[in-house]
Amino acid sequence: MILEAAGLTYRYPGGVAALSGLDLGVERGRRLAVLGPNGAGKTTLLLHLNGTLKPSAGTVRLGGEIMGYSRAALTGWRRRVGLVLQEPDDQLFAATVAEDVSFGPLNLGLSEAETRRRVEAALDALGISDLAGRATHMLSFGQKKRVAIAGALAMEPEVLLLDEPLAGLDHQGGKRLLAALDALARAGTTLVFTTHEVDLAHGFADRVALFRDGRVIAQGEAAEVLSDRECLAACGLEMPLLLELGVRTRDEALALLAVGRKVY
Ligand SMILES: Nc1ncnc2c1ncn2[C@@H]1O[C@H](COP(=O)(O)OP(=O)(O)OP(=O)(O)O)[C@@H](O)[C@H]1O
Repeated sequence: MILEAAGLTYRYPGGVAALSGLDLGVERGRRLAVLGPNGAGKTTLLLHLNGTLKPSAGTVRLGGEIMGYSRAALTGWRRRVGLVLQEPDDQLFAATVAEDVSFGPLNLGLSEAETRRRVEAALDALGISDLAGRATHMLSFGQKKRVAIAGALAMEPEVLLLDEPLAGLDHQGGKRLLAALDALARAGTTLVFTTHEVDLAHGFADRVALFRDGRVIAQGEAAEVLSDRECLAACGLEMPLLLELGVRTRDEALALLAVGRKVY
């Protein structure tokens, strides 16, 4: 496992118990969808997976090692695990796109030449090289979203965490972003993303962790978890359309066979 949470428990100050003894793991190079209804604790989990929040109980392991929360440990952790928030405005703060994407590498103490190389590669991966000189606050939502991802990518993380990556994007924008994420995954980056859309989990993830009330109630291969109608219903979710059609076709074929057996 590249990233693993065990017994993760967290209560917001003065608030609800957002995570309650949560166990979850992702293997290197895989795409894990953290799937669940609003308020299930998905964002809170991501904030623990890169050390932004410290659990009141439980541990996070990265590459098998239990992570600490000293300044040095957090710097190393965030270098290896990038986080892209749902709202790009929460993440972008420099005047121009190139400056924003440069921030992480420069902060790591990398040379200007290496920073430039990384910024160019990250912008290219997201298909936004033409935006390099643009003012960040003048961009559209979809452009900002891709700049925020490029910023995380410029750190060359082993794991990229994305909170609701398609939220707010139109159909074309979503397709373009998924193509870029697909290329990243093929190049070896481990992806963990939150969503409440079963069809996205089915179409893009190879593993799914099903979330409810701060707990993982099922995790495994995407097709397996997403055909478990009862577990999905417990989270207020339905089977993905394509799986539903497959199950119906199978059930109808079985019904026809049963009728056939009676006839003969
Ligand atoms: N800053 C906060 N202070 C207090 N409570 C919070 C805070 N952030 C989240 N919560 C609560 O923690 C629980 C889990 O929230 P979280 O945002 O992790 O859920 P989520 O699954 O990401 O939801 P969504 O799909 O709506 O984004 C919710 O009950 C929420 O109200």
